[in-house]
Amino acid sequence: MPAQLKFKNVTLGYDRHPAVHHLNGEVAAGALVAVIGPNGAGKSTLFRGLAGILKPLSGSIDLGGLDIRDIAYLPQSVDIDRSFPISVFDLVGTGLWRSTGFFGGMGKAERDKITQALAAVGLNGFENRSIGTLSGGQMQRMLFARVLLQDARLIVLDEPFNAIDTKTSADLLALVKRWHGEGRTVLAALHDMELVRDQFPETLLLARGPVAWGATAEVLTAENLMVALRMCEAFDDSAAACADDMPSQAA
Ligand SMILES: Nc1ncnc2c1ncn2[C@@H]1O[C@H](COP(=O)(O)OP(=O)(O)OP(=O)(O)O)[C@@H](O)[C@H]1O
Repeated sequence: MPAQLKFKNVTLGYDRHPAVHHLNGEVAAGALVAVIGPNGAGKSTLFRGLAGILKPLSGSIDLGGLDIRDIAYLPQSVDIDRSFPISVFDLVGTGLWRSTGFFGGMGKAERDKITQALAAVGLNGFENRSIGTLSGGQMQRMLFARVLLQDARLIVLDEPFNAIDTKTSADLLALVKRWHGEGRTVLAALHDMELVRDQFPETLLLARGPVAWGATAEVLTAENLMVALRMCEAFDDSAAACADDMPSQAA
């Protein structure tokens, strides 16, 4: 399989403080990859880089010719502003912006697609509910419905099964497997090692930098996990980017 993504010595961070250092590697088109690591390892930061929300401090991410609209990004649920006054129907409908444009009209065909996506995640009847009234699991189902509509080649899921019940996890995992079966490239940040072992063929273990990347069984060793934990504990959050990474200050 050709590469869908190439990380070229990429460093990502905030206010010039790196959070993910010097990542090199490729993700094949159609791969299903778990991104794991301790809290603060840089998983969300990496995904924000993939989604184009965060520009690399240095290095680059080659999206294999994908347009940013070919990427569906599901943020961590804590990053969603639940007080935003929008209905479930309208929020899921934003998944169609790729085809309709921001100000595109919403005809019957589009409305039907939204209804079908809501049905696919078990949210019939929730159309007019304000997103602020949803439970954690319903919220996650809604966000998956939006990803469904985006019809993206690359799907990036940040802790998609966090704090949701077993039934919801199973339903949403079935969607992830469907996307994988359709040949889409899927990356998911996960904390559940059993789930990763059982369902994800490939894993990137991150601890501010890559610790191991490859077949899940080879990455998920006690030794690698210990190294990742130590690397995260030892990391200095106030460190500046490496001198080599900084843009030249010379005029
Ligand atoms: N908006 C931000 N501004 C400044 N620093 C940030 C910001 N977001 C994350 N960080 C820092 O970047 C580092 C990596 O955080 P990140 O959220 O990417 O880790 P993570 O692996 O997703 O963690 P978790 O598993 O806890 O969600 C952390 O030290 C974090 O405090």
